[in-house]
Amino acid sequence: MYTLTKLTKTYRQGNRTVHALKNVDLAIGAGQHVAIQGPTGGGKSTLLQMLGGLDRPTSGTITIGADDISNMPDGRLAKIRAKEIGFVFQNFNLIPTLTAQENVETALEPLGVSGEVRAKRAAEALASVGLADRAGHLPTELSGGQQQRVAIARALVKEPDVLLADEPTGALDEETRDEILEILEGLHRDRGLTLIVVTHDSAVAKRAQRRLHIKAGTVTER
Ligand SMILES: Nc1ncnc2c1ncn2[C@@H]1O[C@H](COP(=O)(O)OP(=O)(O)OP(=O)(O)O)[C@@H](O)[C@H]1O
Repeated sequence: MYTLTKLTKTYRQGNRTVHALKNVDLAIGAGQHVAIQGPTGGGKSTLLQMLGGLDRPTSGTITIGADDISNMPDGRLAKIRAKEIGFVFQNFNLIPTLTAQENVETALEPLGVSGEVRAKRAAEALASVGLADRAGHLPTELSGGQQQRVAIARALVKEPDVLLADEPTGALDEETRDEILEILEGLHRDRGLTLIVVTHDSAVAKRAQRRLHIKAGTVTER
C-alpha cells in the first residue's frame, strides 16, 4: 500500500530547522491495521500528513500503490486524496451548518457523483454506522460519539483504500471510544481497509496488528 524511502520533512522555525521526519524507511501493506504512537512533537501528525498526501516531503519518496506522490502535480494528488484516502480527526471536523447527511455527501462532490447517487450512498454510509435516524440532524444536535460516526461515514462513503485517523477517540469517553474502535475495526475487517491510527492511548494502540513508535522524527517498530 505504502512505501516510504528515506522520507525526510523539515520545517523552518525562525532561524532554526526542525527535522520532523528523518530518513524514514517504512512499508505498510494493504489491509494492515497500524497504530502510531510517540511523544508530543515526535512527528506523528507530520507522518500522517505525508501518508494522506496533505503535505510534501522535503526529500525522499512516498508511494501509494504504484503512484509516487512525492512529486506528483497538485491536481493528480488531490484526485488520489479524494478517491482513495479517508480522514478522521480528533475533533470530527464536520461542517456545522450542514446536516449529517449533507456532511457525508460532501465527500462525494469531488468525485462527480450525481445528486441522486450521492444521497443514496450517503444514506447507506450513515446507516452502516448506525445513524440512519439522525441523517437530518446538525452536528450540534449530536453527541461526540455520534459526530465521530458521521465523520467515519463521510470518510468511508467514497470507499477509500485507506483510512487515516488522528486521535479518533481523543475527545470521547471510554465507552464511546470502544464503540468507535469497533466501527473502525469492522471497516478494516469487512472491507479490507488499511487502517492507520495515531493515538496517545495505549488501549487503542494495543488493538492494532502493528505498532509504530515515532520519536524525534525516527520510526521504530514496537
Ligand atoms: N507547520 C509547521 N511549521 C513548523 N514546525 C512544525 C510544523 N508542523 C510541525 N512542526 C514541528 O515538527 C515537529 C513534529 O511535529 P508533529 O506535529 O508531527 O508532532 P506530533 O508527534 O504529531 O505531536 P503531537 O502529539 O503534539 O500532535 C515538532 O517539533 C513541531 O514543532
